[in-house]
Amino acid sequence: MLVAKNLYKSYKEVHALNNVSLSVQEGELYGLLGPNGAGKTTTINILTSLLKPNSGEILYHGKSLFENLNQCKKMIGVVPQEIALYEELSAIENLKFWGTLYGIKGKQLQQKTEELLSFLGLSDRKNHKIKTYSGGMKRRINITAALLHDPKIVFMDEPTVGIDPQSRNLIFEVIQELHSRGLTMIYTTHYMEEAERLCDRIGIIDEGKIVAEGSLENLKKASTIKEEIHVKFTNAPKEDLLNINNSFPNQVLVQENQLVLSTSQANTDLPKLIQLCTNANLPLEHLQVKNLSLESIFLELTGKSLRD
Ligand SMILES: Nc1ncnc2c1ncn2[C@@H]1O[C@H](COP(=O)(O)OP(=O)(O)OP(=O)(O)O)[C@@H](O)[C@H]1O
Repeated sequence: MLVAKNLYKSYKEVHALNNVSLSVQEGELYGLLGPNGAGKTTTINILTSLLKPNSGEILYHGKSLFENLNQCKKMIGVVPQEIALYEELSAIENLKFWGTLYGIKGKQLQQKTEELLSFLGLSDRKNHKIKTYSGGMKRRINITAALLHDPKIVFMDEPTVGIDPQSRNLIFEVIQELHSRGLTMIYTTHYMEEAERLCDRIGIIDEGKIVAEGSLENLKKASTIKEEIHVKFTNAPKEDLLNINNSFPNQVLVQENQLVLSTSQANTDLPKLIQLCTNANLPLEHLQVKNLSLESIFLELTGKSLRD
């Protein structure tokens, strides 16, 4: 459905995209996972024609995006990272505004708006001003606006940023339902749990490059890491945790009073870790060996944390 080849984009001296290629099949939910500044929004803005790349090619059903702009744009829906709603207008007024921009009018717009508001669970609040909505509700209206013109592919740029876990779950349910209805979607996030939970295939992006791509299962198979050792301390000075980090280069993620060690050999790394903790008098509170996650894969590929 969508093929992007060799995309480059610079903002003056910043190389935001450095040879990004990806393809998305019909009905697929493709996740673009990377830390802040990795190039996710730039990729989405280019794939949706908001921004021109310095070079590269984008094809929708084999047709060049920039040579068939109007035709392609009808297929595309965008849920932007920034909420694009008028606070002083009601949900229904906002959606009518967006619908008109997409060229939908009258009864068709009325019908579509009602249908989507009901699908997103917002019918009973439709006449209330957006300024009275919670963050999660605004995000759901933002999604509704992107679906008004029946797009074939929808881009969602970090649609859960800044909302509470319950609203986040509601948005996941909406996305999963859209996915089960066969809608093609590209979803950007810096939360590995979201990519793991939702996406059929994941492209891991860092510093404008896709450093790995595949299903979660295939990404895990390709990794040399097998397990993660999660350790919680009652009280651990950061220098001591960083010392442990130095003993396992590119294997440790340090957080306050916690660390995660990615390992391909838990049988030797675990005793070594415990010994280091004992030597440093670090009081262990909890230790758990878990399955590999995307966070460790990202660390293995880039030497960095997704949460930096
Ligand atoms: N308009 C701009 N002018 C200059 N530099 C920019 C501009 N937009 C993005 N950048 C830079 O390009 C790089 C990629 O940014 P982009 O917003 O695409 O990343 P991102 O992965 O979406 O990050 P975030 O999760 O923070 O939105 C970053 O270094 C960013 O600072």
